[in-house]
Amino acid sequence: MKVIHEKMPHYISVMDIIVGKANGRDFGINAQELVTGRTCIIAQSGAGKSWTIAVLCEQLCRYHIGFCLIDTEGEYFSLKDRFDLTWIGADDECDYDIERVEGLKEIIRDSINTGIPVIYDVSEVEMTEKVSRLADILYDLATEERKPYLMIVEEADKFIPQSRDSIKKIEEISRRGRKRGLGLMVATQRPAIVTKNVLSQCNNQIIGKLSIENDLKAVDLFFGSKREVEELSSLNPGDFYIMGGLTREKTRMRFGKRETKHRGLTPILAPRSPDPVQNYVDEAPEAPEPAELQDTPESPVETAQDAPNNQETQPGKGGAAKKKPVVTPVSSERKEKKEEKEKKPKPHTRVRRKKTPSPLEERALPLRIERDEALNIAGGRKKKVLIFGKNERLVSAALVYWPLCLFHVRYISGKIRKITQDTSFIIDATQGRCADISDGLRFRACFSDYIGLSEDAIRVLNSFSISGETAAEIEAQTRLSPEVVEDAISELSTKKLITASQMAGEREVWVPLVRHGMPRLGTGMVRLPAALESLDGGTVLERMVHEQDIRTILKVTQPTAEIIACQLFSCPVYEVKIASPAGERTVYIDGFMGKNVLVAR
Ligand SMILES: Nc1ncnc2c1ncn2[C@@H]1O[C@H](COP(=O)(O)OP(=O)(O)OP(=O)(O)O)[C@@H](O)[C@H]1O
Repeated sequence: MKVIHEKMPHYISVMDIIVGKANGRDFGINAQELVTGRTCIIAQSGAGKSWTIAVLCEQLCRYHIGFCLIDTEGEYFSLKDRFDLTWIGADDECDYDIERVEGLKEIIRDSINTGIPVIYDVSEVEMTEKVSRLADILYDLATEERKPYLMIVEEADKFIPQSRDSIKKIEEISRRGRKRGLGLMVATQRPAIVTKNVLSQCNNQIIGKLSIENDLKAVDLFFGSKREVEELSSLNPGDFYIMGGLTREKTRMRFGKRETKHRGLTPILAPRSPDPVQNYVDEAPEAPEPAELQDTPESPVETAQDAPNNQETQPGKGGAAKKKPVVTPVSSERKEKKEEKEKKPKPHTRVRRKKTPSPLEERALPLRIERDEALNIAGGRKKKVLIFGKNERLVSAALVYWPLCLFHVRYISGKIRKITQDTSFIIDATQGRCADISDGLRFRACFSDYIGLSEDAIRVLNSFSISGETAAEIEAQTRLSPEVVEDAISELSTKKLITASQMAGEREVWVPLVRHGMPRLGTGMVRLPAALESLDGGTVLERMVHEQDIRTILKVTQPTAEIIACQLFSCPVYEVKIASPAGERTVYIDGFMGKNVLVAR
């Protein structure tokens, strides 16, 4: 990395420091503005904030420009491998023990006067109290010393949230530090929950990849067009827009290489063998055509699919007439078999909750949305937390974990030239719907109707045309025996997936009540949008769909498919219950992306 105008330590004039590349050329930012201005670095987790801060700090170290970095993850001490700096923290190797350090004010004063930076590592201590003390000291010293110095706050949402808990002295530094030579740089992955008192003071912005809608809204004031804001969600790690006084014009750029080791690396999963029982099965599908999306799913607890004996709860399903299903008589032997089958627990009944998830379910997409924010989204408002519609009031807002399963499938396609193809898809493990998590949790009808059916019933259901079939026609199409078809019809009509609509001569015509076609296999691959984390409180909805259910469906519909992996995980969701004189409604807010959970009808 090069510097355009090298000057005496501590003397900062119009000096650009090169921090990366833009359009293939070196890109420099104004050092004066960086040190004494107010800068926000905003990007979602993994988008390169720590890397960016480290690159900037390395440059400041090289020019002996003083700063104090509040390190919340203990990831910046590697700067010490290359530069002279003071490390205050809880580690044995720290220069000062953060719990016992005496004369902190003098240590910081020394840093201001010598330009030797301080890493203030709060990763292992009660952070707020320590940061609050440091902010007081920095502000006092700025008033006394009046020299250029930069305060850097990682994870600013922890210290200056949009609530009463915000550390007021940091807000004051953002308003009044500049005149005293004290600059402020705040980094956050959640701009929507950082106090506007500080964000609005930031005259310099470094903004990278963001995908939560509220966060995109929080930064749209910095951009001239909606298109640019939308582009943020497609940026790569390390790519940022730089704006404000740091640069002559808004520039999309990429931060350069680090001189010291990056400690904020995501631990890499070591190669390991899969669990043959839980994790691997044989066979798989693509979702049916996307349908219109509706806000908020039926409650996972109360949908008609979960309550197969309550037809009223699923009005107009399949658009077919709501006729009472006619159950054809069955022979006594088969009747016994059927009764036995019905005694078995139904795989697809009401969704229960469990406190203790299995170890495989203990991984979830990170919870990035706080409860208050979820309530704002549920209410469709920005500020008023507990106001929803007219005469509505909040009953409860609980965090639940929605179990999902990522299936990875290999299958043979092509009629003439056989080609092996891979695909993957996510299934809602409470109901068997297809799930998409790339832009907020969304569901669409998929396997739900087929979960828990026998192979024969699936084969029969799959053979139906919309106009309906008689039993004889089904026998001809499926080549199943009359008894098997009779059983399958009985099973399907009991589950209200078909109904007898009219007579064709002596015979009943059965019509399907399933609206969507059987899912087909696709070729797209789904990747999880973030590294999985441990559950953060909340209850896990019970998994009602198992690998075996999907395997049975695919055995009929995709005989060449093999499920090569099934990864269980869950998505944090806020279940917000709202009451009004008209009754109670439930809204689900995805705790990972901060969007209403949508269901295609
Ligand atoms: N400019 C860059 N050049 C090369 N790789 C980068 C760059 N920026 C980020 N990365 C890569 O992205 C990874 C994540 O970056 P980083 O740790 O800085 O993310 P983050 O935004 O701080 O995430 P979190 O908020 O979760 O701490 C790094 O480990 C690195 O591999």
